[in-house]
Formats: sequence, C-alpha cells, structure tokens
Amino acid sequence: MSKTADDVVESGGIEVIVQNESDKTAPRCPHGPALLFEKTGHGEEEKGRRFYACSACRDRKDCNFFQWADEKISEARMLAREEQNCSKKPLFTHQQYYSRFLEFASLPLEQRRFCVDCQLLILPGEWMNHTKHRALSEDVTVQRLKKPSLLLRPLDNKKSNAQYLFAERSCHFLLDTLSTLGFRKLLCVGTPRLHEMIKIRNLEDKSPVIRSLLLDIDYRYCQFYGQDEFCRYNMFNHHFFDDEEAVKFFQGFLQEEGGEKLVMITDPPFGGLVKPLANSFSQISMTWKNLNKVSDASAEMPMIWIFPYFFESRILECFPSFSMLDYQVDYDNHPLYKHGKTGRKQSPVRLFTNLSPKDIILPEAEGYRFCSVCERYVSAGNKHCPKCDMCPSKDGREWRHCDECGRCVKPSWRHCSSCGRCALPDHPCGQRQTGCFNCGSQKHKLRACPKKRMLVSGDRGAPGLSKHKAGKSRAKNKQKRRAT
Ligand SMILES: C[S@@+](CC[C@H](N)C(=O)[O-])C[C@H]1O[C@@H](n2cnc3c(N)ncnc32)[C@H](O)[C@@H]1O
Ligand SMILES: [Zn+2]
Ligand SMILES: [Zn+2]
Ligand SMILES: [Zn+2]
Ligand SMILES: [Zn+2]
Ligand SMILES: [Zn+2]
Ligand SMILES: [Zn+2]
Repeated sequence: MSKTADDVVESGGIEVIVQNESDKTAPRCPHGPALLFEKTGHGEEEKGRRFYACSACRDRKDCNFFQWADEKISEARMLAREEQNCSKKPLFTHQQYYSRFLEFASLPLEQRRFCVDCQLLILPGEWMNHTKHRALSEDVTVQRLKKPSLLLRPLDNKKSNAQYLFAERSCHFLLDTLSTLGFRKLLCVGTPRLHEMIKIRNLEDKSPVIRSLLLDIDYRYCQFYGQDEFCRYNMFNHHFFDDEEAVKFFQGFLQEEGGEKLVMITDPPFGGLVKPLANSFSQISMTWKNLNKVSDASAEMPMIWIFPYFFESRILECFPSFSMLDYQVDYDNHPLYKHGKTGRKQSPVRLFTNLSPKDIILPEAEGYRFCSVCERYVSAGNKHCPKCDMCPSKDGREWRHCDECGRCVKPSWRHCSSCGRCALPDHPCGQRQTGCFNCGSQKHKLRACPKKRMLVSGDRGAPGLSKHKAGKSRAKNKQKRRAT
C-alpha cells in the first residue's frame, strides 16, 4: 500500500477516500469511525462534495449514519449521536458475556437454554424474561458449545453481512496447508468457523497445536470466547470495539515469541470495498512488523485473503505481492457457491496470498495439478497456454487462445470483428464502448448520467446510501456475464 497521499478509490458516482492513518477526526457511528466518500459524477450539482457514511453497513436499515464533511454539527446533535451509539452497544461487556458462558457451561444439561430469538445463552434466573421467545429445542451439549457457528443463526443480511460458512473440506484444507507450512498462530479475521475448527483440532491432538485469535464484528461470539480468543473488530476501518483492552490482546497475539510463525486469514463479506479492507490489513501487517522488529522494509505479514476471483485486479493493485490461487473455496450454507465436483455450481471464491503459490499444494483428489512452467497448482481445466505463457483460466474452465486478441478468453466467447475483441455471441455489438449504461443515451457515459442518483458501480454501494435500481440490474447483468 502506498504510504503517500490519500487514496482515492474509484467507485462509480462515489469514491471512498482512504486515509493512511485512521482518521481521528472522522465522526463515529455505532460501528466506529465513519468512512469518507466523495461524489464524483460529472456535471452533478454536488460533485466533489465529501461526506461520511457508515463503514460497515450498506443497508440504511442497519445504520443510516450520514454527515457532510463540511457540515457543522450542533452540540445537541453530537450528544444525541453519542447516546445513539451507546444504545447500540451489546447487552453485556465482553467480560460479562464470557463469565456468563463459564457459568452456563457448568450447569447441568437440562438447565442449559439458548434463546433463538435473542441469540443468547440464558441462565436459569433469566428464563422468565424469555418465556414468549423460542428456545432451541435440541440439547445445548458441550459439543454444541464448541461449535458456536452452528448454534448461532448465520447473519443473513444480503447487502453487508451475510455469514457464509466454510464447508468442512475447505476448513481442513486451509488448516492442513498452514500447519504443514509451519504456522502455529492464526489470526482469523472474519473466519469464525475456521477459529472454532482449530480449537476442536487442538483437542484431538492429531496435528500440532495452533493458537488462534478471531477478529469479527459479530458480538455474539463474545458469549463463547474470552478476550484472549476473540476481539470485536470492524475490518473496514480497523476499529476495535473494546478499544485499548482489545488492542492489548490483539498486539500480544501478533508477537511471535519462541519462533511461533503467524499467518492472517480473512474472508470478508463479498460486498466489501477492497481499498478500505486492504488498508486495514496493511495496518495489521505494519503492527506485526513493528512488534516483531522486522527490519526488512519489503517484508509483509503472511496473509491469505479469501474473495471472488473477479476482484483480482483490485486486490493486486493494493497488494502487488499477492497472487491468486486456483483453489475454489467451498461453503456450507451458501445457496449459490458450491463446489463443481458434486454437480453443484462452481465456487467463484479464491485465495489471494503473499505466500509462495508453489508451496500451497492443492488437492489432487479434487482435480488440481501442478504446472511446472507457472510453478503453481491449477484447476484441472486450466491448461497451460504456450502463447500466453501461463495457465490463463480464472474460473476453472478451459479457456481458448484468440490470436486476434493475443490472449486467452472464456470458452463461450467468440471474436467479434466489429468490436475488435472477443465477447459473448449475443453481446450488444458495437455499442459497448459508447452510450450510457443507465439511461441508454448515446450522448454521455454512465458517470455523467443526469438521471443517476448515487449509483455506485463495482463491488458495493456506499454504505448507508440507497442504491439506484439501474445500478442493481446492471450489477445483476454483470453477474450474468461472469457466469457465461
Ligand atoms: C463471508 S463470512 C466468512 C465466514 C467464514 N467463511 C467462516 O466460515 O468462518 C464474513 C464474516 O465476516 C464478518 N464480518 C462482516 N462484516 C464485518 C466487519 N465490518 N468487520 C469484521 N467482520 C465482519 C461476519 O460476521 C462473518 O463472520
Ligand atoms: Zn454504522
Ligand atoms: Zn429471548
Ligand atoms: Zn501454466
Ligand atoms: Zn493464450
Ligand atoms: Zn478475440
Ligand atoms: Zn461486437
């Protein structure tokens, strides 16, 4: 990441301004310091005007924080805001949640209840407060308490916070790989299932013990893990909700005493803006360097960032040392992204890492093979192209070399001589480069569209803002194009 001027991120009608140091002057919503955005549309009245919006929530319903950067906020509004922020805090402190857990775990089985509506482990003295609520009908066994990701209802906010959990196979693949590479500490950022799997594997005594710290925004995990195992954290603004106390545990964990190698693994919500995420991960890496007195300026903390393959260029722009691996990450409760082998849809989710690709051995049983030219493991269908001098496929299918384009393209694409490039056979021929995606006018491009409100292209809408309908259908079309 560049350490110079502010980083302005392209995002259609709005850009996010990522500051190098966390912005101390940024106003706060219940999710920590807000992110700074700038309106960019050409000819728009408010072009260039900057505003703050919630870093974590894309849906107004979850957090509607909004403030013009040049807006003067009255004392009274400031107080009201602080009150609002306080009222959004979880019921208990982390410490309280965890002592409740210890008390809960010591109760006889018949006295252990989990309130499904409150998503809370409830103690016998509290039952009467939950009589009208649904309690989990199954026993809350010790085994269940070890797998909170199964006990808790996955967050299903489609826009910002859908909790897609790894299938066991992907969990074991990741842990086996990292363990073989000698890592003994795992910083799990937004990977609660991986965290719980490590703890279970440690008890089984089969593989070397790996220590793990989970950073996640989902405070429900405070009920199951102490402060040395879980910090409530926002990965879009590098904010620790318990401030110094949590930071102390986080920093303690980053220290590699006795040569225990550490690796960070993260699986952010897919709608997430890449630049703020990269900024947070850079800050984590920087803390790791300082704490471990790493003097090599180019050294980076080992990291794996799990994200869909179509974010490759944006991730590599932030982390040029990263490469994308062919491994298709499999999810359990994901309605769309399942592994191809079982006849379900192929997963578009990949690993981006600064670890050496040749060291990450992808399972042969799932069809991956080693390409000795590229020196990395690739999908079965990803054939090496001597003309491109690489294994070009991004989606796992066999791509085809087009001599006119001078590169490999998706198998469904055909070369179009009017467009001078490869495209789907039914592409809007000759139109692609001209006109507006939003209203169809040939007189301007999308960014200058006068009928456009706060349309945000690319990966996500600006948090706290409603999206233009056309933006949604365009995003859908984009998805369709990717799928063909
Ligand atoms: C796509 S899920 C990944 C879960 C992972 N595949 C697993 O099985 O452990 C995204 C995770 O990031 C967390 N998350 C969402 N928004 C976040 C934020 N702003 N900061 C930190 N964590 C966040 C969610 O609670 C969720 O656990
Ligand atoms: Zn917020
Ligand atoms: Zn309840
Ligand atoms: Zn190759
Ligand atoms: Zn080629
Ligand atoms: Zn072509
Ligand atoms: Zn064409």
